[in-house]
Amino acid sequence: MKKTLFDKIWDSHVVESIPDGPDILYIDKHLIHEVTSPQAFNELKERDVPLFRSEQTVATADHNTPTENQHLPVKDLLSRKQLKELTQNCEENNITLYGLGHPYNGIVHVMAPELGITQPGMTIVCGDSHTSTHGAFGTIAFGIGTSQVAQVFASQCLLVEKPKKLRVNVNGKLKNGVLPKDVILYIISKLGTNSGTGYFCEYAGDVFENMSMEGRMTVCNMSIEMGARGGLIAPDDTTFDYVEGKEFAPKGEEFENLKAYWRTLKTEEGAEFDQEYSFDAEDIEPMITYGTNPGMGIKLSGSIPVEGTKSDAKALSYMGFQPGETLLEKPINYIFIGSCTNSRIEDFRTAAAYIKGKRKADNVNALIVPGSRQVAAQIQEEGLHTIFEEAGFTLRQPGCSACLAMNDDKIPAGEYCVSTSNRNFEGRQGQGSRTILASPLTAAATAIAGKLTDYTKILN
Ligand SMILES: CC(C)[C@H](C(=O)O)[C@@H](O)C(=O)O
Ligand code: SF4
Repeated sequence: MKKTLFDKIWDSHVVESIPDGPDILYIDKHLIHEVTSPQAFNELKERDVPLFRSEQTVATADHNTPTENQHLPVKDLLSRKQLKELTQNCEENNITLYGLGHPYNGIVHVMAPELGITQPGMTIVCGDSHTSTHGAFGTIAFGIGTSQVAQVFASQCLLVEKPKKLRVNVNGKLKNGVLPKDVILYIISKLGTNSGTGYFCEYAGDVFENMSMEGRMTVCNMSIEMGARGGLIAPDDTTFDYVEGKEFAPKGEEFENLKAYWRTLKTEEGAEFDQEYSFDAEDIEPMITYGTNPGMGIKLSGSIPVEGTKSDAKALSYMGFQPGETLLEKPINYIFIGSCTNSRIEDFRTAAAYIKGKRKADNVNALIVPGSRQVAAQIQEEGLHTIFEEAGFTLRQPGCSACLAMNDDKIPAGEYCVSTSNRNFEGRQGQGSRTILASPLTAAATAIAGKLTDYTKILN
């Protein structure tokens, strides 16, 4: 039988198959953060089981970290306790931790790829749903629950059913001003938030082939928002060029040998998928969401669907929108460019290119939060900070920040925030906050105009 990219990686990691049951899957890399690791460490302690392979585990602090004064002790007591616990657990178990203040610190799905920890062909897990991000490198990467975190600690393996296979093809040429974020918001708006349930999704077609690694990460990041366990893209020269030379990437001959193997990680012609969808790049426009799940998306210049279910009505009432309403020209007081979806250097370059020489509207609070210390350093190196500062944007230190408001970066109740993150659930960015998901370009243009605006008209 012809194999898909997913089959190839999966099959090469199966330690044992239980007849008519799950597989025991070997895990190459286990990433951990402060939120979902404490109970798993406790479980190890309670059961007196040692951590099996600490060198395959990497830790960072990201969710509870403040984005100001990171050199000072963390003010919030609960956050401080959580970060301390992570530090202690890592020390006791010999795990490398890139904690707050470390030059490699950052959101787990931003720092691991940029350090070369994420490599094609790997299996990667983390107690975090957006682990799907790493699939951009041609890996099987997915989020796991806390008891599974303990399982991986103890055995470097996971007992898991092989998911079904889904392929989403997008071919053609994207219009000017349409970004990877628009592509994935478009796909989810067409397929819905349950379309991926039970599947692992391969993204194929020239749109993804022509995308940068940053763009591919944005797309794979949101696979979970259509319900898929994860998403992945076949590795190619773009992938290899990105990985080469990264701190923990293999070097020299080892890299060349691996590269030859990575080149074989492609879906074979004629391999079968359980489900397949195809879209035309030309149909995709800049996208925004209008509701309280990432599938409730429309084109920026479009209008909110008139026909809807009860939950649509509830979502619209939460958002303060009407069926049939167009959101162009809607005044917006907050924008957030950050999160593991869109906080990589390319995202800030795109935003800065648009913002340069302009100033944010007076009504807008514009928050820029890099995904990692390395991205933050690069922003300085490239002088993007000056562009942001001159335009009146606030540039902070790295972390998850207003993506889920586990720190002080909250959007006030009732306020709209055009946000580059991945979830627009009720209260996600602070109690009563109203999130409109969009690309960094849409967020930047909104900040300048003080309202949602069709920036494609002024792009050259
Ligand atoms: C805190 C963590 C468990 C959670 C996740 O798994 O996704 C968070 O990262 C999120 O984005 O909601
Ligand atoms: S940035 Fe947001 S989505 Fe990503 S890991 Fe952090 S909280 Fe989750």
